[in-house]
Amino acid sequence: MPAAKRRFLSDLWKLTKPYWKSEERLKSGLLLAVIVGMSLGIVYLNVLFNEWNNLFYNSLQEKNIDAFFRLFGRFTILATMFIIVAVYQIYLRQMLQIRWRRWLTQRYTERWLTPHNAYRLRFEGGLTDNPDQRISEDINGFVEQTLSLTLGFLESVVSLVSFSVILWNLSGDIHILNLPIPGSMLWAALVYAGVGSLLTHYIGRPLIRLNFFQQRYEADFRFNLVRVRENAEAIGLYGGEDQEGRGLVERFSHVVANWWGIMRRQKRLTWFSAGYSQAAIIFPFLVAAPRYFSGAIHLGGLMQTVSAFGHVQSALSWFIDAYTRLAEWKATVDRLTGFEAALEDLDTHSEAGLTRQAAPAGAGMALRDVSLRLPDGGTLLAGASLTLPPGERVMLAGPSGCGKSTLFRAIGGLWPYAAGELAMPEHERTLFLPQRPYLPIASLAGAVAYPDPPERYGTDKIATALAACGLPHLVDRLGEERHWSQELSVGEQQRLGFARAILLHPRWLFCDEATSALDEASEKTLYGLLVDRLPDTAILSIAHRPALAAFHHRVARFVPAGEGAAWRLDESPLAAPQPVPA
Ligand SMILES: Nc1ncnc2c1ncn2[C@@H]1O[C@H](COP(=O)(O)OP(=O)(O)OP(=O)(O)O)[C@@H](O)[C@H]1O
Repeated sequence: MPAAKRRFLSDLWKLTKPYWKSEERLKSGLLLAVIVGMSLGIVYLNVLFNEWNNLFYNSLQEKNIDAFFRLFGRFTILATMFIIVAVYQIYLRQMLQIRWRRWLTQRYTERWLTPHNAYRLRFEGGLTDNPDQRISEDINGFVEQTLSLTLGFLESVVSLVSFSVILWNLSGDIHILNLPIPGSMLWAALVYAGVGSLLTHYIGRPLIRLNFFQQRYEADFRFNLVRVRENAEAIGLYGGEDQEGRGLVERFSHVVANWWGIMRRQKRLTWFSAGYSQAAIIFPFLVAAPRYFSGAIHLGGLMQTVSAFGHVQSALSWFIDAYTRLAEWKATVDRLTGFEAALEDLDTHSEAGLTRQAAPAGAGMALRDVSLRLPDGGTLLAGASLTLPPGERVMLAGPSGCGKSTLFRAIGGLWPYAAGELAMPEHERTLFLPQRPYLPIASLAGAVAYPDPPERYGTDKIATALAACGLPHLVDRLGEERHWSQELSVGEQQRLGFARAILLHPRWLFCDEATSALDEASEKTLYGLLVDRLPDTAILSIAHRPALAAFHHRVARFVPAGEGAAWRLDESPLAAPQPVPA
């Protein structure tokens, strides 16, 4: 077996195995067994229909009205059975499909949302673009294609064997160079479908790559549409619509160009496959006609032969009919395997970020000999150490782009390109307040309490926190569900972030320019509130305005380093512990 095929089968097995070994295996196994039984039942019914053909057309030829009506009755019974089996076979298959899809979706969503994976996946390279598409479309496609292709394969094989036997028995000998060759109809069907399969394979092969790229271009285009929707305000204010429009047209041109490739290839394939299936209607009559006209078989035998030929040919042509879907299936398996590999890689990544340790009780947070790198290998920061005892407040200062936020990412476990130690007290709440706090599309109460459920605090506490942070006008809207990050001003969002901090009362608070959009007076009020309401909370604040130093005990600065790294951390205690300004 060629290496590519072996790899495909092993990828397929790797994606399929977990479900069939899961806790759902018994119920779904039973369901699959019933579906397989029904597929075999359909083939059996087709065999009975085929025999019926012989008797029915003979009754017509012989003008035997009794036999005609008896066979009419038999047809009714067979057709009823066929309809029932066909309906339930599809119904149960769809039931199995949604069970399998639900399980896989849950598994991949959980792995994607394993702490920090969703962020770190961006460093994993090309195969992990658009995880949303992997989780929604590809899992669905994979389950649907795997079930329909494997069951179709089973049906085709069983049908091929059954009707080959029938065709063999119905065929007479043909003579080639005076040698009698038995099973002429079977050989004719095999040669006809075999040649067809090979030609289809040859013509349709490029569709695999084309379909893979089509899905990628469609997803890129959709993603950029969503970005424009999310940033409509900024785009409108810059007057960037033209620029965005050009970008979208450019992305859509990839969709169109690739689609033309698919169309051209599909056209070639359809030229062939449409001609091929038309020829298949008349071909068996041509092959069987000599025996009919010579009287070797009756009309019933001719019709049964033609019908059996049709079944053998369609079973053999299964590969032809399924060609495009096989190509799509392989593309889906490739994409999911890439996603799976990237997630696995994250689990075993050598770039594990800071080494985390539990700090001894009462010792506080400590960074030891920390260095930060960029994905391209350049060193941002080297040899940094910093302690943050419980309840102490330290300001982190430094020029733009020196790596302050990256240090926060490393502390939060997001940044993989970091080395050194981080000691943190265990089981104590940590909260990060970025410049724009993340606001879920939820009730305002839910947005304030995020990531906790609002019920944990109750409306009164949430309202008090909001009012204290200068948002009393929002208190009446706590139950409203809105896209809050599009509605509130950036300053209001920052105030909401402080309300969240007061509500969640973390022991460790990391503020990354959390008051950058506020005027100095409001900034002072909010910091004063933090110090007042959270006196036992240790705070590490990234801030540019020197006035904020007054709310901290120490300042740690990013200062230019010597060779090898861009920056180092320099601690400068403030002259005296700062009194909190009134
Ligand atoms: N995902 C990323 N991939 C590559 N480089 C990155 C990534 N994130 C940050 N950087 C780079 O790391 C450097 C430090 O960025 P960082 O956001 O930590 O700066 P900062 O000190 O917080 O700046 P500012 O004060 O402007 O917020 C910058 O040069 C930035 O371009």
